[in-house]
Amino acid sequence: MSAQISALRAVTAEFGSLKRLWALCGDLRSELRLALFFRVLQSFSLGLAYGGVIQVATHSMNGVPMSFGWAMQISLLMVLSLAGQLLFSYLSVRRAWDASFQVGKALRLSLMEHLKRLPMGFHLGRHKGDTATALTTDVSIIESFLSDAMAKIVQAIVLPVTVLGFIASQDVWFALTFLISVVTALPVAIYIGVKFGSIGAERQEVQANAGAVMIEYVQGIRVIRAFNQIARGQEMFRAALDQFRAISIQMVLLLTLPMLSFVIVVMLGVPVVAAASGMRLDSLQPSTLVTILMLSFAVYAPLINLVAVLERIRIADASLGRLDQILQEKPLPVIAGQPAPTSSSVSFEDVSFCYDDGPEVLSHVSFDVPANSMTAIVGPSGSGKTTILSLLARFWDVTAGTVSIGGTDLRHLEVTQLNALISVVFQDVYLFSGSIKDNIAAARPDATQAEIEAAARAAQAHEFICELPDGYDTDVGEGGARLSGGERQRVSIARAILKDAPIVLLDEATAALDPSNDRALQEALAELTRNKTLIVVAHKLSTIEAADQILVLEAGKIIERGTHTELVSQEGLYARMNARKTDAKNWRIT
Ligand SMILES: Nc1ncnc2c1ncn2[C@@H]1O[C@H](COP(=O)(O)OP(=O)(O)OP(=O)(O)O)[C@@H](O)[C@H]1O
Repeated sequence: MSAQISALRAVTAEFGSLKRLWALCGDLRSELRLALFFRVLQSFSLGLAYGGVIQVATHSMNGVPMSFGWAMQISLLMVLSLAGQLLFSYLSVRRAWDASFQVGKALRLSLMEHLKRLPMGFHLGRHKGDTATALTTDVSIIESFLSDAMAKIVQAIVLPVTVLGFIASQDVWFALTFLISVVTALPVAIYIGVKFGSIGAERQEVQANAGAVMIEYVQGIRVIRAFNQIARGQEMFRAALDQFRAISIQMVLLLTLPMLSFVIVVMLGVPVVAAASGMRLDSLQPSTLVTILMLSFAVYAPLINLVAVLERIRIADASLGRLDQILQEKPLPVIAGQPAPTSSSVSFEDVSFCYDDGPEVLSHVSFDVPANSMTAIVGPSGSGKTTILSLLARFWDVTAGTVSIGGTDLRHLEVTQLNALISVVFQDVYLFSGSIKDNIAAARPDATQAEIEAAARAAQAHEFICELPDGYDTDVGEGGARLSGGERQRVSIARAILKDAPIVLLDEATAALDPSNDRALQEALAELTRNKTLIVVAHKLSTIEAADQILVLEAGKIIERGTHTELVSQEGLYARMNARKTDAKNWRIT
């Protein structure tokens, strides 16, 4: 009984998966329906060819003389069959591929849109390769299911049903005999479908994991080489591939026997029909028997294929499940309908924050940054300086308190609205693979060449760009790998200058640059932050001294605040550090 229940569950699950995948297509379902209809017509066209062959066979067996006209009819039938197959196959494939790639595109775009709205914690808590695999492999699997597998399933069902209907019209007894072998084989088919489905989905998961390991290996190649970890990286990749190979072999071994049993049970219909016909030799036309035996292959071949295609429902559903996991992550909420910011001032009111379930890293932090002023944040490593910038960029939401820009709580701003208000220049600059020009224009794709060059000049980047082999069209490589650290930073500053947002968040580089690079960088920053509200995590005393307000942070709390002169006269941590003229990055509480 439990076997029947699990078989029933498997069939229901299969239908559930199909329904989910079908629902995903939304408005494109009518296109896919049409594609499937053309596929049915293609099957009927193939049926015409069968009809032609049967006519020839029965004619010759019944000893009917073959005339030229009759031969022409048969050849016309064949031509029609071929033309129909080609035409309907073309129409079906075109529509199915077009619709499925549109579904894939819409899926990728909505995933990208969703990923953009998720807190940074989601991205940091996940392998980069997993997200990349979801956007590439998983969506491709769904695309190929909709464009190809679904049509095969329809064909594998329509063709045998039509042929069985035809056989029934000739001889109900034979049709029932065929049906018996099909129905007997059904439990085996369901068993194979379930096994195929679950191992197939598991195999897909392992394959995705191998892909993710490979992406991380390639992305981290610099660190891997620098720290002599090539063997370890390769070992991880090899282990993932071994796992993939093992599960693929397990799948074949586990399913060979049931698959063979299925084929044997289904094909048993032929000898059974032959035996059944033996009992009715007196009342049976030999031509009918030949027709039916020939048609039997049109019933069985698609059924045997169906079992292999069924596996793809589960695999596509598993891919959909992985995409669902991302789509079900809650994005940072936006409370709409609030007034837009009135200025570029920034305010932290009694802000406390912890990363996920970790300890509190900011505790009751309050400060105001008037519009067009400069605030420097200093403090020992790990005191929470970068976290303040991250909260302002709304990579995370505060645990308690409010962060606002121009009087509007950040939680009332749409992502695009907030992005237009702030430029972020972090230490670890990321450039997209593509030309320098595209990278600078990323913030404003409509910028002219002259505007891009003006931004690069202001960022002290024009000169080095002109010396590159293709100037502004030089490919920077993934992440900007073909540029030096200082050059990358100046390109990212040019990008921010072109964006011209009223608030600039700057995480000053701690790494020492060579003097000419450092001077160029300081000049670029001066240009970027002119007439802007600037909040800088400062490491250099020159930057700190120029600030309108300095916040000294220790263990997530602001322990001192004021101008350089005021803080020096307070004789606290800042004054002590300043007296030693230590670079802020080396500050330690003693
Ligand atoms: N994504 C994260 N998840 C969990 N904890 C984090 C995360 N980022 C930072 N932290 C923790 O929060 C605390 C503050 O980190 P933060 O990067 O803001 O300090 P910082 O003052 O900028 O340090 P540094 O000067 O070394 O860059 C540290 O204890 C750090 O370990």
